[in-house]
Amino acid sequence: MANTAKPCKLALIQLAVSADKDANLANARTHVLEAASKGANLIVLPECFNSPYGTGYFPEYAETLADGPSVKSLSAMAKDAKAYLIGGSIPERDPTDEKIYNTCTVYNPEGKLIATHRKVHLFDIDVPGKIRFQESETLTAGRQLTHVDTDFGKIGVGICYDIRFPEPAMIAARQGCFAMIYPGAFNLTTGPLHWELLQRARAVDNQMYVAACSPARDLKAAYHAWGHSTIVGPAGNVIETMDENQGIIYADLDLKTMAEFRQNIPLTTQRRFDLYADISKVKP
Ligand SMILES: O=C(O)CCC(=O)C(=O)O
Repeated sequence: MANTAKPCKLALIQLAVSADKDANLANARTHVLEAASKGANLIVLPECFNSPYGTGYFPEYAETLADGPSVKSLSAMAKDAKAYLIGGSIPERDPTDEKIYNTCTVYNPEGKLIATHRKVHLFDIDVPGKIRFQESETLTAGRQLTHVDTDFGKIGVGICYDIRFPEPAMIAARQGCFAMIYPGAFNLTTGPLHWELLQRARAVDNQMYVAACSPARDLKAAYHAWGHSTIVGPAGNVIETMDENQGIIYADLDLKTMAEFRQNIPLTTQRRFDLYADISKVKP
């Protein structure tokens, strides 16, 4: 596990998102600079922060990473904030095959794009009478897990539904990540049931920081986000959380305490992979 002297102040920006992409980018910029002015050096935006969330919107709002307005704007925000920026997610169009992805872009404090994560588990669910959502109607799933090197140490990135799958977080922790960051947008059905529980589960299983950053709730929008952006510590403890409105939460991530905690309860070295090495071969 990376241990570093450089203090990491995390900010999650729970942004109000509208149908106006330029306005969303401007709103993101205002909040990123505000977080930086409060000392944050690792700043996170929500899933789908530049577009309304819905399969019908993705093709219309999708842009390429090479010359789309969102990447340009996010890069400038990171540079002006002098902070790492985990730029939520945007609908991305890949010009090579015209496929659309739900993609998180990550920038260093010089504004350089240093990583991209395409959501690997698409949100396809049907809870009769409550919520049906099929991202696969217009999106394609990413094909790799994402770990980002920063001055603070390595960070794993996932997007929303990715948090339901324990394996990427465990792989990230075993490969030295001290945190999993999930831009996400749960809803009014699964939010109260699972949003916090999943974050605490990923954190306590892997003794790492976990943070999930949601858009603010807008009851006039087609999709009603749960909100409640949350930061969880390596003991599975909720450090900061919030309601459904636009706002920012902060936490100092302390890698020394995390390392001590991992030493006190040494799960990583106690795992019995001789008993459960390849679970993909176990038939459900
Ligand atoms: O897993 C859930 O309940 C919600 C997931 C979601 O909203 C998403 O992946 O965007």
